[in-house]
Amino acid sequence: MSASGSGNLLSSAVEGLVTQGWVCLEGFLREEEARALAAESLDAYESGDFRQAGVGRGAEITVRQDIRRDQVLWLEEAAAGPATRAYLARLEELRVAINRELFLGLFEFEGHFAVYPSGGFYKAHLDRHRGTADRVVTAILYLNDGWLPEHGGRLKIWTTPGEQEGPFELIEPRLGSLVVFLAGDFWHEVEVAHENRMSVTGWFRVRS
Ligand SMILES: O=C(O)CCC(=O)C(=O)O
Ligand SMILES: [Fe+2]
Repeated sequence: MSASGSGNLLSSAVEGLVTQGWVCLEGFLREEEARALAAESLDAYESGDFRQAGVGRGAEITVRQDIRRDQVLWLEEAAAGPATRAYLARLEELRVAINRELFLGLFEFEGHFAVYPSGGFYKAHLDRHRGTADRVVTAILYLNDGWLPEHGGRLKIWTTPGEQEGPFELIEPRLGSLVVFLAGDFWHEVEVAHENRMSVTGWFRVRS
């Protein structure tokens, strides 16, 4: 993709945040970029580097398989493969673009690979931990080539800020699609997946 093409995608992401607080962009990564990232995630998963995801924060993190059933591997720049580093660089451009338009003062990204094995899900939640406000913007990139409707695993996002009812969107976790939203505003859940469902999920944070 040309530089202006990827610049347009960044502008669309920012515009989506400004106008409705959330946005889904298909083809945020080119297929070959997304496939390379998926391969790095799968490699680590098959090497046993992922851990059962928890709920909560810090010393209060607990595994709650009634709430979420995915496995995660936190991203570390130093240990990351080339495709992961390239994606982190893309997110850095997005962070700067968001700050330029929205003055959010986002200062870093923290994120993880996630795999929802068949039967995996994540019940409705907000991405902000109780009593904290440091996670401001959520960004989820999907890594599933050839995902079909019968594989389930859609993201359901309620589109009225603060409401876990009313209108919603259902988003299939297709290769290269990016979803961005204001972390404290939009209730969302992951429907049961019937195939391994892969993604990179993370948050742009302000200093806490
Ligand atoms: O993978 C998704 O579609 C959403 C994941 C999610 O909500 C989370 O990890 O907080
Ligand atoms: Fe979430």
